[in-house]
Amino acid sequence: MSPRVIGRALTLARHAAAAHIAGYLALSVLGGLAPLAVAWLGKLVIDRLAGPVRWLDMVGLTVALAGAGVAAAVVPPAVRYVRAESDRRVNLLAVEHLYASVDRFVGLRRFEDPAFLDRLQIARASGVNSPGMVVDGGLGVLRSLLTVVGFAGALLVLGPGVTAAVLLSAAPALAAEIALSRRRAAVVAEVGQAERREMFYSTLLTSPQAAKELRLFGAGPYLWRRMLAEIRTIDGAHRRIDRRELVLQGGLAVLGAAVAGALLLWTVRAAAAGALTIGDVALVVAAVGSVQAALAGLVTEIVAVHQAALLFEHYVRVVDAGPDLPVRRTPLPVAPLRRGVEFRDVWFRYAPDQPWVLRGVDLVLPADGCTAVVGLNGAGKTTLVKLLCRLYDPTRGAVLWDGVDLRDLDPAQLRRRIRAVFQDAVPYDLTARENIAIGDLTALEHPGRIEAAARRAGVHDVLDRLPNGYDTLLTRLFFSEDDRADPSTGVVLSGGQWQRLAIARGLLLEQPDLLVLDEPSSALDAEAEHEVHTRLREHRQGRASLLISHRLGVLREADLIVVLADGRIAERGTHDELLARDDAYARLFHLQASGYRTALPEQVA
Ligand SMILES: Nc1ncnc2c1ncn2[C@@H]1O[C@H](COP(=O)(O)OP(=O)(O)OP(=O)(O)O)[C@@H](O)[C@H]1O
Repeated sequence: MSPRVIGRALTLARHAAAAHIAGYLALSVLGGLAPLAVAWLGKLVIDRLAGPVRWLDMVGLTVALAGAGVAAAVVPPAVRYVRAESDRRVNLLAVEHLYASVDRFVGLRRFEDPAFLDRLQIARASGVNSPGMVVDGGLGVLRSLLTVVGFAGALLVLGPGVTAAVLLSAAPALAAEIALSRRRAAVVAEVGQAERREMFYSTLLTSPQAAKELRLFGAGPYLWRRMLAEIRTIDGAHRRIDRRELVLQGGLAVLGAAVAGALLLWTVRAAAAGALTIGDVALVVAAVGSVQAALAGLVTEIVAVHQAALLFEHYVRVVDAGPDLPVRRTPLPVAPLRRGVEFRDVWFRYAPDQPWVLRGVDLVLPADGCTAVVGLNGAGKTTLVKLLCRLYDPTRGAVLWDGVDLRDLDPAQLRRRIRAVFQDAVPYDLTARENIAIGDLTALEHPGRIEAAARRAGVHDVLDRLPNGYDTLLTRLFFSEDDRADPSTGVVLSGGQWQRLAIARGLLLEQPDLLVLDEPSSALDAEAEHEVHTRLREHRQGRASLLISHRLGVLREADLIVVLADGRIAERGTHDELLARDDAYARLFHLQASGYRTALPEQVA
């Protein structure tokens, strides 16, 4: 249990809910001392009853006893409230820090690293609750300590032997808790992976995206059986610890009760012999129960703090991860593109143990021209785009923006000058307006800009006809507050409509310096594709654009076409030049063209 991690958790908690935690602390002190006050006042009342009763004294004592009783009754619900409120505040701040940190990652590498994703998932699921758990556990320890120390102190009045005997009576419970809590912590760590896999299966089995394929291919049972296997593994681990707990706690409870019983007998005998008062007997009885419970609670709380610290360590490591790509302390501002973007002898692989994806690519995307990249699946086209947007850095070589290495530039400014439509653009479960505005959120204030982008992508009419127009939620997963009156207004778009929406998102910025279109029209019908490409051509005029498509027909008007093969540029030239070379491009083009030529008469027939 690292004190540094616990310190971080407490600092975060203090920033989020200082006043609530102070109140929580005060109530914990009160809660820790209340049982002692009740027991002590009870002893005094009983002792007074045994002798000549002095009424004024008795009234004072009973009022104090009633007050302590009220405090003891009021403290637990008050603690629950303050604890819940401080937990909520701390959790909110922890979530804010986590997501702000994740958002600061410049590149993609961490999102594709299973070890980091695992840590991120733990941080997100449990780490954000840890500071609250550390506070709860810490104050729980304080409460228990006050109870134990308070009773030990009070019992000293009766002699050190009684104090030692009461503490000893709690020893079996204490030993049991220590043994069990170690085992419990080990079980939490042991089943963590299985729990995450189970979560994955359960999400997949109920996701609308997977529902179609799972039904059609009948793959559901295969997956839910694997999910059940994970649950069985988790249950098995918990069952083992539960059984151990049953045996250990059962046995030790008997032992603890026997020790307590022996102590009680001794106290009663001492009282009968006149060595102790009846009040002393009552105090010992109360002390045995309270000290046993407090010592067991003490161990539980220490273990809870330990576990919370372990989970919070994952959170801290995500939040402290720093930039995933090196960013200069004072990055250079990104000027408008004048000459072009250059790939200079770019080599790239996703990891040192993986094969090279790009092997010495030299390519210039001129500031006022359209460059098209062609290549078979896996040739490295999208990887080129990722390097261009600085989602990764080249392993060797450099990408230069008007001669300046992208690594020297401000990544946020760079991205404001680039717009891209990806083949795997994300369909957000948001309104149509928000889905487009993701491309430039300032457009939310300017509905005209969103509509203009939708018109350019040829999707305005579709969106305009939706039940709530641009404000229609594009999901059936849930409904928005505005749709409460009619939760059925959410709609599901077709694949091509989504793609047009993604194109609108990419075209929202009217003057990007560089427009990247990575398979932007693969889901469109032929007519729509032609229409979209005509509009895109207009939009690209006079600025740099990079076009990637497997449909070579849409690339033929590019100023330069390059063929990527085995991570190298195998051919480059205009459409006519490449056809004249009669090599890979010409072969691919004729293959596609012949497909259309032979397919058409058959279709007509
Ligand atoms: N995140 C990644 N981690 C490891 N390897 C990757 C990753 N992304 C892509 N690759 C690999 O890099 C190679 C190039 O992939 P890339 O997506 O750039 O190809 P592409 O030319 O765009 O293919 P397609 O035409 O199928 O879209 C492929 O072999 C792929 O398996």
